[in-house]
Amino acid sequence: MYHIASSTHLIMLLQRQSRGCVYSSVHGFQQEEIREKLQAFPGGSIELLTQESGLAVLTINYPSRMNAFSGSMMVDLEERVSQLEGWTDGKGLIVQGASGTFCSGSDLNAVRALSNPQDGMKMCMFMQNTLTRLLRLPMISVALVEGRALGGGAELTTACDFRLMAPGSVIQFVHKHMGLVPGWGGAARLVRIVGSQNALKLLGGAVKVDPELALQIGLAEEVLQGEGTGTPLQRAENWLSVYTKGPAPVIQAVKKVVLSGRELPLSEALRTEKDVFGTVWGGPANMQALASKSKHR
Ligand SMILES: CCC(=O)SCCNC(=O)CCNC(=O)[C@H](O)C(C)(C)COP(=O)(O)OP(=O)(O)OC[C@H]1O[C@@H](n2cnc3c(N)ncnc32)[C@H](O)[C@@H]1OP(=O)(O)O
Repeated sequence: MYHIASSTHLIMLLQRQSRGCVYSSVHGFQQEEIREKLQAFPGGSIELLTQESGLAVLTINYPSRMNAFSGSMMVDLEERVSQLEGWTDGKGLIVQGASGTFCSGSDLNAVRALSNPQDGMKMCMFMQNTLTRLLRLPMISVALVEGRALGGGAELTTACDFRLMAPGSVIQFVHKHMGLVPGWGGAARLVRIVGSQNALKLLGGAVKVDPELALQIGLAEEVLQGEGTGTPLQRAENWLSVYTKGPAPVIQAVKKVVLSGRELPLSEALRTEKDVFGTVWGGPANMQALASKSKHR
């Protein structure tokens, strides 16, 4: 009996680790327990639209609360990330908010009800696992920021490879004003994106980051200018299409080598790069390019 329980436990642990989770039962994290707690705070939804082109759009949808994250939306997000992990044709992902604003963080009604430290830690581990898996998806991801990305919403933007901002939009880590620090992994990721000096300023000052400042410190890649050239979503799709053009296995390999370079010590990243290289070397796209004697003038 002990054997069965421990081997099942080990398999679950390995599955969770291979999905890129940070926390498992060895850290006192029981996924089912926290899922049940979160489901008790319903409202809103997370919508996923996958397209034949290999592009997906994930929409945070709770407009009456400025797209704040209810408990059930946190569970929804985890499920959508699982779907994306299994999407073999995926190349690109855009994360956006419904109705012209990104996300106002966690739903303060749920936060008030889950305000004891134990529940707060469980929610934090759940969201860190989900957002870590989001960032590690084998596709290139972009947060399309319109309106406001506040608190947990600002943290969510850092779980994408790139951020594109609409004119007039704001990213603000308001945690200090709430007597908090980021807990969804947003601080650790922010330091890697803008460096520790800038991260300290943004968190310490709860600075309102407009597109100009975001470009200056490297938080945003581009401001989506150009009225009359389509919706912000269409403009984000155009921007992303430059990087997702080509066969899915090649784009996914690109993401994997960059991800391992970003996250792993050099010797491990080099070994991963060798393994990923092996998946594309002699593959259909490689053979086709060799046969067509392509030149890169
Ligand atoms: C992980 C840590 C965290 O994320 S802590 C949460 C951090 N976020 C916040 O504190 C956001 C608080 N909200 C605000 O500052 C404002 O509502 C913002 C987003 C600036 C919008 O202002 P304004 O355009 O004037 O609209 P409003 O205040 O009337 O809001 C419309 C309705 O949405 C609601 N709302 C907004 N944010 C949240 C939230 N995070 N949780 C729960 N509800 C939220 C407002 O309460 C308001 O609802 P109602 O119309 O009064 O019923």
